[in-house]
Amino acid sequence: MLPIDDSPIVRDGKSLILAMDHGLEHGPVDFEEVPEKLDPSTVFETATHDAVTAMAVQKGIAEGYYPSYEDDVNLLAKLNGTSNMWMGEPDSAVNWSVDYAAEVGADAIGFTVYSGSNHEVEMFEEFRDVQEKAREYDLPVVMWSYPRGQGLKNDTKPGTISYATRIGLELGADIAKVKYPGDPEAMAHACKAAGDMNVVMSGGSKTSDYDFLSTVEAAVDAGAKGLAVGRNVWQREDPTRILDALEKVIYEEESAEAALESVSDEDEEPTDAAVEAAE
Ligand SMILES: O=P(O)(O)OC[C@H]1O[C@](O)(COP(=O)(O)O)[C@@H](O)[C@@H]1O
Repeated sequence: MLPIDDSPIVRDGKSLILAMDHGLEHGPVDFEEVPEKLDPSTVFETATHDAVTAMAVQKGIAEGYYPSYEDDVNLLAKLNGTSNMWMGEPDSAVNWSVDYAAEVGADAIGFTVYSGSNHEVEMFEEFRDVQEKAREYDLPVVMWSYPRGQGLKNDTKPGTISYATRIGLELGADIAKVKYPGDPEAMAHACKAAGDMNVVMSGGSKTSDYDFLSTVEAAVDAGAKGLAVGRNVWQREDPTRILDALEKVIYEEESAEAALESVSDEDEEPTDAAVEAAE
């Protein structure tokens, strides 16, 4: 692992990675309620928020849109990815190289590893090539560490998530992105299993402001060094507002409740989430 605290994708020891590779991984269905977000520029605009330390995208989006944002956004080049139409055992095509990502202006590399899949061996070997090439460019590597496959019935079990963070450390990732294992003790163990490597929590499907922020708060309290999130930010009507709150929870270690209060408009009717938080 590299000493990444000085990397542009880390702020005060933590990261907030805004992911927008869903058009490939899930398809346009993720944009049904926010059709304007089909235009990647709208999400790049969101990523100019100070809280966001990098934006994770696939090659075509990086080539087409990053040049307009390179002064304001750090690029995390997500090298592999597969569509939702793939019905086989979990696997992910390598869609661009580290060399090309560096040419496009990448500040970091992202790579999914499905440990436990029947394709684990090939994925580990692909990760080896990517990680060693990234070292030549001094680019930190973020592993989307997702144990998944026919032999794994529950991919968010505490032991599975601790194994996922440990695999990141063992294989030379600089940051491992994992699903929240359901409770703070399990997250704390997963962070411990990662040694000195940073662990960030994966966002997941959109939930209420309070549920989302309190899970982030619990993960950070447990030792997570931030968040890699997509839908819970850009599927919201006002992504800036949730980023303002995330900035407080992640970097200032405020509670979800305090962060929500500080971003609420005094003239506004209290939202369901604010009422929920106050209860
Ligand atoms: O494989 P899954 O669990 O469907 O989710 C994949 C998506 O989740 C992410 O890892 C994070 O995005 P979300 O916060 O929207 O879950 C994306 O990079 C990716 O497209």
